[in-house]
Amino acid sequence: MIKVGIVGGTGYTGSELLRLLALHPQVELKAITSRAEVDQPVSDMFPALRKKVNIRFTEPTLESLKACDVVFFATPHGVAMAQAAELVQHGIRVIDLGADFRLQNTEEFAKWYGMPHSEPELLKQAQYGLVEATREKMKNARLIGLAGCYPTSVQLGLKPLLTQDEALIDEQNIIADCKSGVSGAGRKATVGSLFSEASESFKAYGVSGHRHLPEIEQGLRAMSGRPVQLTFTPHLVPMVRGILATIYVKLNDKGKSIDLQALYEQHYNNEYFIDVMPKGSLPETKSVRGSNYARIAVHQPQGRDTAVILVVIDNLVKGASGQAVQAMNLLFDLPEHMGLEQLPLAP
Ligand SMILES: NC(=O)C1=CN([C@@H]2O[C@H](COP(=O)(O)OP(=O)(O)OC[C@H]3O[C@@H](n4cnc5c(N)ncnc54)[C@H](OP(=O)(O)O)[C@@H]3O)[C@@H](O)[C@H]2O)C=CC1
Ligand SMILES: CC(=O)N[C@@H](CCC(=O)OP(=O)(O)O)C(=O)O
Repeated sequence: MIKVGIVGGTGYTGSELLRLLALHPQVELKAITSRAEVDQPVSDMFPALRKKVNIRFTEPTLESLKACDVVFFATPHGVAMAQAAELVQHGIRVIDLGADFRLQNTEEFAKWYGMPHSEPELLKQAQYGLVEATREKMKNARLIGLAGCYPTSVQLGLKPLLTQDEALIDEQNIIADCKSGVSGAGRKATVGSLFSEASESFKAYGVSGHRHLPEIEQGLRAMSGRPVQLTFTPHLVPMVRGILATIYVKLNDKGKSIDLQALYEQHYNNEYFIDVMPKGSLPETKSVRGSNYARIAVHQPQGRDTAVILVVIDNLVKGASGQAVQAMNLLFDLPEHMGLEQLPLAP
């Protein structure tokens, strides 16, 4: 059994990890931390886990975590950076759901996250974790900086187009128009997440620059090996879970000459969690809710040279905790879908 610890067990991604790991056949939940709820039974806070999770919250210290084989950080940015080094030194694998180990460039990190990177040497050992794109490099990693939620949706949507030897699109002019449910903002109290603020409303944010832009461009550059430029506009939608990424690309002559539907189907043919839907499909966030699937549809309206790629994921599952469990399975040589076979909740 893999002994697992979660730092940040009271937040949305931490509790989603609990929901998934409680039924994982190879996992023993060893430690779950919360500074605010020390000694409280986890099932008192999350009655949905009663009879399945029988441990109590502890302090996020090495003492609580040192018996683990792997520790997930489901914490705000800056927390994993401060604690990962000593865990890695103790031979414990670390999967950070936050952004501390995603950007390779520490200046970029400081610019977008408003804090200096305190572990530049450790960052060099870290591996970016978007399983379908970086699987081979992740297998032997001690430390994984898991892809963010919007970056997961956008990179999965563009990967078949950007991993060809010859460019198929104008790689300097990609537009990703993304919409997220409110759980993307986390469980902490903020005015923007209040029911009366977020419900019956729909707005863009971060238009002039969002911290996921450098992460997405870094990933897309690694895929294509060529310079890539993206306009990324996130929106807040009055729903709890889900991301819909609507991605616009300009096809070049080579791109216009190929069957995009066939390209996507072949590219993702062996990927358990990626569903390329039939031509003309309109994927809905509801069709992935609570599951680790990404559903993708490719359109070429009027046969013109702009292709529109639609991607839906559950931000808390494929965009965070599900992908984290998929990464753990990879690290411990288990089938990637173990413990992740939940179907979406319907309706
Ligand atoms: N929500 C989402 O859709 C996604 C979130 N992420 C990332 O995952 C991480 C967690 O997000 P989310 O679950 O939404 O956040 P929440 O705000 O819901 O939860 C944060 C958790 O971290 C704990 N925590 C806060 N500060 C510290 C600290 N200094 N030391 C130890 N524990 C701390 C909190 O518990 P306590 O204060 O009691 O210790 C709480 O359990 C973030 O980095 C986020 O960017 C990634 C992808 C998607
Ligand atoms: C709706 C909302 O606020 N979404 C968050 C992104 C979700 C998240 O927590 O970001 P990571 O994937 O980087 O961890 C935001 O825009 O900052």
